Amino acid sequence: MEFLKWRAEDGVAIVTINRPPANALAQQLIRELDELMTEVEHNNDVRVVLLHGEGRFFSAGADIKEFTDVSSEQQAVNLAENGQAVFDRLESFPKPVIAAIHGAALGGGLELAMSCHIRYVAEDAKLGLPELNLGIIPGFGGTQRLPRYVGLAKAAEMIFTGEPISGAEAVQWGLANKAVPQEELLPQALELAKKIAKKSPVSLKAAIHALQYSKKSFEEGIKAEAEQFGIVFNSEDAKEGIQAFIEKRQPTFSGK
Ligand SMILES: C/C=C/C(=O)SCCNC(=O)CCNC(=O)[C@H](O)C(C)(C)COP(=O)(O)OP(=O)(O)OC[C@H]1O[C@@H](n2cnc3c(N)ncnc32)[C@H](O)[C@@H]1OP(=O)(O)O
Repeated sequence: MEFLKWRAEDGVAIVTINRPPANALAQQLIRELDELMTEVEHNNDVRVVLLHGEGRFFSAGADIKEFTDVSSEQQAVNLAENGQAVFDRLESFPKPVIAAIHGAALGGGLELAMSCHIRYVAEDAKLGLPELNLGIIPGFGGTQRLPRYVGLAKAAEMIFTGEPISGAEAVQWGLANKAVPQEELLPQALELAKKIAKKSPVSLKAAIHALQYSKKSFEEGIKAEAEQFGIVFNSEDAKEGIQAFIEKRQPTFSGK
């Protein structure tokens, strides 16, 4: 992999986007993200993924320079659908994915961050969908995910104007979980990731599966929740968790 690297620390895969100068999401980088997910999904040492950007930004979005190679409507549809498929996979990835956002998450960069389960941001980061400044629209799920976080009116304003909001504002609007000074971003996001990594991978996977139904009907969602509850209840980790509570000790979850 050229633009993504990762290392494991206490059950956390720390994934770094490294494509200077702006971590623009070249199509190759999006393919690498798909490959990385396959690698990390099958690695039992990894329980949580933490995604962050090297350099000045998390990511400034799709690579605008690559757009000059897109010469037909169908090619543009394909470009959008490829990105959407990889980001959909990330959103339903069976291990929690946390984005740590500094500098800027713009366009596809924000669409990537919105596909993660949790977002920690630097207070002064810029988060926005500036595609209309380029005469295009968001294409990696932004028109659908942004309103789910901030509501339709704020999403319309952000998309129509192309103007970003700060990390602090993103928390107020429900787009990000927590805003911190930039120097505290990675340590705090890593602390959160390590805390989550202590939970049972079986129950994390089931919780992620059930949460996906928030996009569907309540009836479908609670049915899925009950099914997942059954699967998890039958796991060794559930026995360990319940026994540990009774014995007044910390559980150790094996992932079985
Ligand atoms: C389906 C998805 C669609 C999309 O995602 S469309 C893309 C949406 N994103 C954007 O429109 C953001 C565009 N970039 C910017 O607005 C600015 O940049 C920043 C706010 C990120 C940073 O501004 P500043 O600090 O003034 O730096 P700088 O000189 O503009 O950029 C540094 C270098 O980064 C390159 N760059 C920035 N964003 C992109 C990009 N999205 N695609 C390709 N290159 C990008 C520039 O060109 C430049 O490069 P050089 O130093 O060689 O001139």
